[in-house]
Amino acid sequence: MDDLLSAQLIDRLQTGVILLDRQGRILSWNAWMVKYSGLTLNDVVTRHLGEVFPETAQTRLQDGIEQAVRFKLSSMLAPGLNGAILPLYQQAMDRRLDQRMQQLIYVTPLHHEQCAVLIQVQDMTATVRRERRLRDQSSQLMATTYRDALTGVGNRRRFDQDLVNAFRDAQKKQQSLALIMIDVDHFKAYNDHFGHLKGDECLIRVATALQDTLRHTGDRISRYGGEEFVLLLADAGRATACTIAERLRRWIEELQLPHPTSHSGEVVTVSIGVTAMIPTHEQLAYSLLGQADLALYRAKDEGRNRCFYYDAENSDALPCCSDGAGDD
Ligand SMILES: Nc1nc2c(ncn2[C@@H]2O[C@H](COP(=O)(O)OP(=O)(O)OP(=O)(O)O)[C@@H](O)[C@H]2O)c(=O)[nH]1
Repeated sequence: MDDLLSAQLIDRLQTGVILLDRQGRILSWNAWMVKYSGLTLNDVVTRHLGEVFPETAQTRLQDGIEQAVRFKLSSMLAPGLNGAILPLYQQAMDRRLDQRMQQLIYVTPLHHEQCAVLIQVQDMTATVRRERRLRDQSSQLMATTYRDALTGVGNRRRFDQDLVNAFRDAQKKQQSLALIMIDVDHFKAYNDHFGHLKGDECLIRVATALQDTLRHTGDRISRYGGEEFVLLLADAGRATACTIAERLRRWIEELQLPHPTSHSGEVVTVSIGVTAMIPTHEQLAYSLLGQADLALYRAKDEGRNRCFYYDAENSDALPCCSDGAGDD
């Protein structure tokens, strides 16, 4: 192949080609480089790459060139890890905004008298953009997968996963894990009186209020189903859980959402079941649910709009605000 043909081929490549001598001076670069750098071969020939592009100083590109010259080693610089090292721009507007082309750079040693290093630059902008879009879509999808569509709090799937993780953590650290189960009182009557749409609005108000009451960033209300919500509290004993449950109960009552057909007052209220345990390695996460459910059942049975905790000693439930609930 003659030199003219080689030069033509290199100029038609959809990749940037830069040839350097042992001192890092530019011997040649192709039409692609001219197009995206805005510099002709005459502008750069015999100049050091670092002089033409001062931004390459102390970058992995400079290291790569040194390694190629001294040790005959090749390197590859991926766009994700190294950013856009060279000031190459797809459009004039990008240059004004300094929005550089995303680059994949190969640095290869050459066994030639004058040419010591070959640098190839590939435009990865479209690929990087696509990856970013896919990543964004995937995190949005993840968020939707774990969010209750009506109320915006965590859904049952979120809770099931949180429960397994929190339980395993509590087993490992031998720390107490508390579960609070919250149920809107006489919600069927609310729906029957106001209609399903107002019922939905009520659930949104309750869920938002419950979430807003929580003071620790990691605490998360999830909708367990229908008009039932759950809350896990890591490293919390019975007293802490009961205090929080009481706060949640009062907060919902204080919303003063009218509920004319409730049998336990004139506003929307909730009944709450609480349990806490330091789980042994044999216990299963779902034992917490059973206990909280039993406590909730007692809270309902005792007149609603109250909090009960599960008392493991007697396998029974007691009111949260009674004396016994004070010891964590
Ligand atoms: N509006 C609305 N209602 C729901 C939704 N999910 C469940 N419900 C209603 O919640 C009501 C729950 O009724 P029940 O399980 O009898 O409970 P309750 O009437 O609150 O009675 P107690 O819990 O014993 O106080 C049913 O009427 C369901 O239709 C929802 O997403 N939107």
